[in-house]
Amino acid sequence: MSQYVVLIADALSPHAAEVLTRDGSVEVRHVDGTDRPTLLAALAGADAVLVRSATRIDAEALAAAPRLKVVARAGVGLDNVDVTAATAAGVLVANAPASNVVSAAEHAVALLLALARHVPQAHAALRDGRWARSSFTGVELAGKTLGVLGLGRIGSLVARRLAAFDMEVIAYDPYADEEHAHALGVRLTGLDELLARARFLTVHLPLTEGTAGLIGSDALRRVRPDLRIVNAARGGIVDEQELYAALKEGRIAGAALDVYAQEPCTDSPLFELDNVIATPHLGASTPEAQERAGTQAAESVLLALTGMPVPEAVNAPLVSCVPDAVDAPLESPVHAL
Ligand SMILES: NC(=O)C1=CN([C@@H]2O[C@H](COP(=O)(O)OP(=O)(O)OC[C@H]3O[C@@H](n4cnc5c(N)ncnc54)[C@H](O)[C@@H]3O)[C@@H](O)[C@H]2O)C=CC1
Ligand SMILES: O=C(O)CCC(=O)C(=O)O
Repeated sequence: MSQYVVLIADALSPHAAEVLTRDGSVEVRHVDGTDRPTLLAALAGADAVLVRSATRIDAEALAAAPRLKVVARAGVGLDNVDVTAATAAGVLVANAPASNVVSAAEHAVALLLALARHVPQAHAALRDGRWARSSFTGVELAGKTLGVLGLGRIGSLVARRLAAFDMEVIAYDPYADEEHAHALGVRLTGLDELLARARFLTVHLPLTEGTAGLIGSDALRRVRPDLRIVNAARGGIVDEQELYAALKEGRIAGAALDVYAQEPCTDSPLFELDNVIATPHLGASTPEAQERAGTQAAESVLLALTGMPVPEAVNAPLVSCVPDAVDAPLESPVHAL
């Protein structure tokens, strides 16, 4: 008989369950974590729970889980887990901090290019039978200033990729290391300069009390009218109502969004604007990222439950695609106890 019950509450790569059941000590139960009554009932008998971004592990969920020892997030952002409440309850929280960063960075770059050249709008017009070349004149990236908000793992990967498009890259991140920025060809600036100068702004911050609404009414009045904004970090960092107003009034030129204050989000006034392009939180949606995220989250659960060491091989493929400079200054996967 298995010693531990582990819930998989969001759709994860099958590798997660494979890793968990490797030594026979774990019984895996799949539940729909967005169905609250089902989640709360399942948590009653769970030793661990693995989530992606849809399932909320808040104080109520933790109170329903007397046996819970670990919450593992198969990805980066921990805004759907109440880390403070978990810590108070003696529950360990782990994430997989480098698992999906390459995919997320590539998606941000894809959005930025699509925004610059109106790719989704032109595609839609052509499918409607309109050869509307003059409607879709774009802008070049070369020579333009890119402002990166948050020069952590993803911001650094995006900066490096867009520097290769001959953009001038500046970044605002009060915690970033000068040498790290310099090695990427990025100049660190204050927020005021970044807002005043950027032609493109890409957001790579965690959602915290300090970053919620950072790009709001005040910031959006200090930018150039030809600014294009990409947010593939978290909804709520860019205030959606203020963004709508800025776009509608022509105070900025366009926006590309992957994330929303409320998700799922299928009905936003922003989706009615011609200069907005949008994807449904797809930054980490590649098999490569999901395999790494599921595997690393499962390894953290096993480590926490059984003390079984994490094999080197699990981390090896990722380290080879994330530059050392990006990997170095960041926290360990096990976030809190
Ligand atoms: N769209 C998607 O599918 C994905 C979205 N994400 C989001 O991207 C965010 C960033 O991810 P990583 O780069 O891996 O995180 P990270 O922790 O490596 O980098 C975040 C950076 O933001 C900086 N920062 C924090 N507060 C700041 C502030 N007030 N002003 C300026 N800089 C500040 C930190 O110093 C750090 O360098 C995650 O928190 C997550 O919410 C992550 C993965 C996939
Ligand atoms: O699991 C996902 O698709 C969400 C990825 C994400 O936003 C994150 O890792 O922070």
